[in-house]
Amino acid sequence: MTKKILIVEDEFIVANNLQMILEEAGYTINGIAASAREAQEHIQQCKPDLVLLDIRLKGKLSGIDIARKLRAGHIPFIYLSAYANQDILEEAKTTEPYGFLVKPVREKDLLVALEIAWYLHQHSLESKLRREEQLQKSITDIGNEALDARQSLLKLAEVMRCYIPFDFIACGIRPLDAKKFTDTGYLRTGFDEYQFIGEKELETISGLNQSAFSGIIERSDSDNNAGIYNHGITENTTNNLLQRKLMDCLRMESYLVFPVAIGYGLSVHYFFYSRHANSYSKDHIALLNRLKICLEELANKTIYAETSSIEHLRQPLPAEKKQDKAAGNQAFKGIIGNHHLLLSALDLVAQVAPYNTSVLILGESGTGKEGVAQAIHMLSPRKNGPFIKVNCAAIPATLIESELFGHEKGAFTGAAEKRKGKFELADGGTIFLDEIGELPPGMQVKLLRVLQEREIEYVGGSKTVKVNVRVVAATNRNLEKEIAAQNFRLDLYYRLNVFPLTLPPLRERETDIEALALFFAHRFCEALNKPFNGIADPMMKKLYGYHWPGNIRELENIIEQSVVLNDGRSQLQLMRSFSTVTPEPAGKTAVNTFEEVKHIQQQTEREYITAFLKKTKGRIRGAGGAAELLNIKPSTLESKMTKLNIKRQDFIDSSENL
Ligand SMILES: Nc1ncnc2c1ncn2[C@@H]1O[C@H](COP(=O)(O)OP(=O)(O)OP(=O)(O)O)[C@@H](O)[C@H]1O
Repeated sequence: MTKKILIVEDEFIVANNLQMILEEAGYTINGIAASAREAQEHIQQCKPDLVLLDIRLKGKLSGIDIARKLRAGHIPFIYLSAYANQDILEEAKTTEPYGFLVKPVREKDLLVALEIAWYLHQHSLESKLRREEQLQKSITDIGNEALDARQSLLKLAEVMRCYIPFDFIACGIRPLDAKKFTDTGYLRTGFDEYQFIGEKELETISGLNQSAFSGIIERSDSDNNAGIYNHGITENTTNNLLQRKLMDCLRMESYLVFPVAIGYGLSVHYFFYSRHANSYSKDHIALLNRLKICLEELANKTIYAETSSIEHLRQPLPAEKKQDKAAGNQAFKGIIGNHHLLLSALDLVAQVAPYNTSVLILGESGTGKEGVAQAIHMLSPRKNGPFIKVNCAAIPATLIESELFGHEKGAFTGAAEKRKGKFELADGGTIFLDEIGELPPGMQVKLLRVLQEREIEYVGGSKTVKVNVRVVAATNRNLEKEIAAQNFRLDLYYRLNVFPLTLPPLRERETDIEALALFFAHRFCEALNKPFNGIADPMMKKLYGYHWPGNIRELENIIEQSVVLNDGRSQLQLMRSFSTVTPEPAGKTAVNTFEEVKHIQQQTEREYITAFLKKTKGRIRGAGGAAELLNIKPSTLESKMTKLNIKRQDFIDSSENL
């Protein structure tokens, strides 16, 4: 069946041109809308499969307003824009488009973008349905375990966290007997760690005694319907004093409530609280509505009869901590920290890991992208298969193809034996393509083909080999900028960007600095067989005050240095001063000594010469050679190359070697 496309474009000529291209390619044009109003009418009447959407439209509403409606209706869309500046891109990104094309649009780009948008849409719908099915099953399983309210809520927290974010989850029976407090909750304190909060804990946190709480409960109305509330917004007509008190005590900014019936006129209310305003949306309520039957069953099967006895709630739950350390947690063993930005990223990891979906890990250098790639592998059904890492930046352009796909014997000079490439070595497992932004353009096309066909071709060979590999890629570059600068292919970006995951820089997760510093300190002390006497306060203060351009890797280096130079009797001291410059692009660490300056200078010179040699495919002399481009004598260039250990043969195109 041909797909129906709606074109929303107020420039008649552009719209007409798009229509012609699309019809020729076999699509059906559902209509052309020249304004947001017309677009809305078309969408309602003819339900397009996909929409091409101009961002700037005449009238009050823009393409972005339409996009929000399309998203709510699960209709995929691709933006068209004559401009692609950062502000427009940022705003467009908030609507999660399936593509972005800059006008004038080339026929080939348009058709590829449509194909990829459709693939992403199918894929996301399919995986969403599968994930929801899994979630329903998990909730039903909890109900079958005949747990009490406290145990059941802990298990619910563990399965829900990937679907609805929360810093505190709670539930309780309504209407309440004011003298008996049934609300119990869990504060999220780590990826899989929760702290129980019952009446007693709340009394301690709030400084209110039991009778004061009873007063609040008595005066508090219960929510009859599902709802979303933000602190300070008075739109809520319910007199929800209890929730407001909880928000104040636990420093929460928004919450979502979802009541389910348990018979006898009673209902159990589930609450999700967040430290951020606007954390909850109608999509979350829609999801809970789809889960309503399971949640009702769970509420009915959970042992609430006893929950009116506070004593029962106070009994310790012996298995609780052990359950926290379930198998999944093993995968995150080496990932230290519990800042909510890190936890949100790890939730996404847990969510995507079981599927074969490609994942693109974004984040500055040193933020832990490799650890996350390993966690994805460890949490996937491929965990017993190989995990193969390829650093795309570290392999010379001429060798990368054979490194990835293998080569036949005699494929080029030096290829004495047939050799398998990394893709084949990763068969049945995961390949981690680190620094994917550095992949040369020629290789980008070849990688795209492998991702589409799931088969490789040896260098110097003609047969194809099927591979069953999951691809996880990472980059510290802004790939959208690289696409704009034509350094990275849009079609490859869309193939890899099926599931993007961003790791926060260390300066944005300040609360994790101490835990990380202690973790590294223990590790290095153990490795160097030195006693650990703690970290001196002045050092800790400086660690907190620094902006960490090199992120966790830089912190690790600094702690290692302090441990190496520590006398084994005193606390760790900072052994070098930090740079005072403002945050640098990732990867650049503070420079202090002459040696470091010299090192950086050499690195820069190395990169500069390498770039020219790449361009000239290793040619040094003659017109158009690297020496001429660099404006130096060939003999000077050759001596610099020897000094910097740059080898000319690394840049000679392998095809020339045949
Ligand atoms: N959350 C964490 N807990 C403990 N150690 C971490 C954490 N995140 C990163 N590290 C450590 O920091 C160092 C840098 O991490 P990693 O190499 O994964 O960063 P990266 O983002 O892949 O960097 P690059 O972009 O430069 O490749 C590693 O030694 C890693 O073990």
